[in-house]
Amino acid sequence: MATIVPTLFSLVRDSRRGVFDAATFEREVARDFDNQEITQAINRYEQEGKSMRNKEEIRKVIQYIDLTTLNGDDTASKVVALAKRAINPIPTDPSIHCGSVCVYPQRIADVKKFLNATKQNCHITGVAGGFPSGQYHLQSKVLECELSVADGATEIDIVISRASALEEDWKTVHDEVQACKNACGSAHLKTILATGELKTLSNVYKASWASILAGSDFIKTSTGKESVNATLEVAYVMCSAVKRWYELTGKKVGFKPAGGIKTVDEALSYVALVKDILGEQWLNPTLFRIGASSLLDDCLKAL
Ligand SMILES: O=C[C@H](O)COP(=O)(O)O
Repeated sequence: MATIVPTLFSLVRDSRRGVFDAATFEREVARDFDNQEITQAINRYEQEGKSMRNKEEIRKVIQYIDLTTLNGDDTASKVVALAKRAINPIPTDPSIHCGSVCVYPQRIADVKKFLNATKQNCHITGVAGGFPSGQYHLQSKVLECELSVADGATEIDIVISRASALEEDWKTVHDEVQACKNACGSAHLKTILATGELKTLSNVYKASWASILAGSDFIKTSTGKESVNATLEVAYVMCSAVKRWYELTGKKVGFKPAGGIKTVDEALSYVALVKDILGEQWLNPTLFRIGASSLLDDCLKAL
């Protein structure tokens, strides 16, 4: 008997009508991944990443970084110091800046106040929507997005409900992301899948689709707080979803690996992966970011 290969056409048609049908989703998004193929591709990306190591590529990596601090002891002075670094990460080259500075909701206003006072620009990413566990009422997730945008965040990073994902309740995953997207207004929404807690690559693929269909501008691997954060394996699966969505709709969704990426070589492996799966056109800060708290230090050392 011939195998029926899901085309995803009806899923895209439904999303245009603003409908999410769980049965269609299950039928169309179910997909197995060939582990051997992924392992071979990863080995290639690691080699290519090493061979790309030069000053020009490192300067590009710096511009992809969402320079992050997400700690309980973050203060106004700490996030302002980080914003200064994000605006001018290479002291001798004022033309280079990081993708954004990424902080907790209560610290957004501190960064905004500094930017206003000094008449400088920098994207502010606020983590919101019950970051990092996602174990909060939807009303509070939505309110947190609204308050973060009101405080000055231009980008919002939310996290999906892993509880709903693990219960295969993809409609709830989708509807929560959609509610947060609506709450973000013109701010860009990056949706974190927290892949280290999703158990299977099939779940990572489904979570990618639920987030994309809900209107996410980016999909992001991890909060940095899971025990397993960004990996090239989940990046492969997530970028496959982004690529298929682009083939079907012509719309580009961004990709952000985050959590545990500390070295230039690791960062360049993700660059090689994105270049291979999505193409050069994704390699700019409007479509590719790396969420990292310490990667910039290694980049500066290598320059
Ligand atoms: O979104 C960014 C991550 O939380 C950063 O994680 P990291 O501290 O492991 O670099």
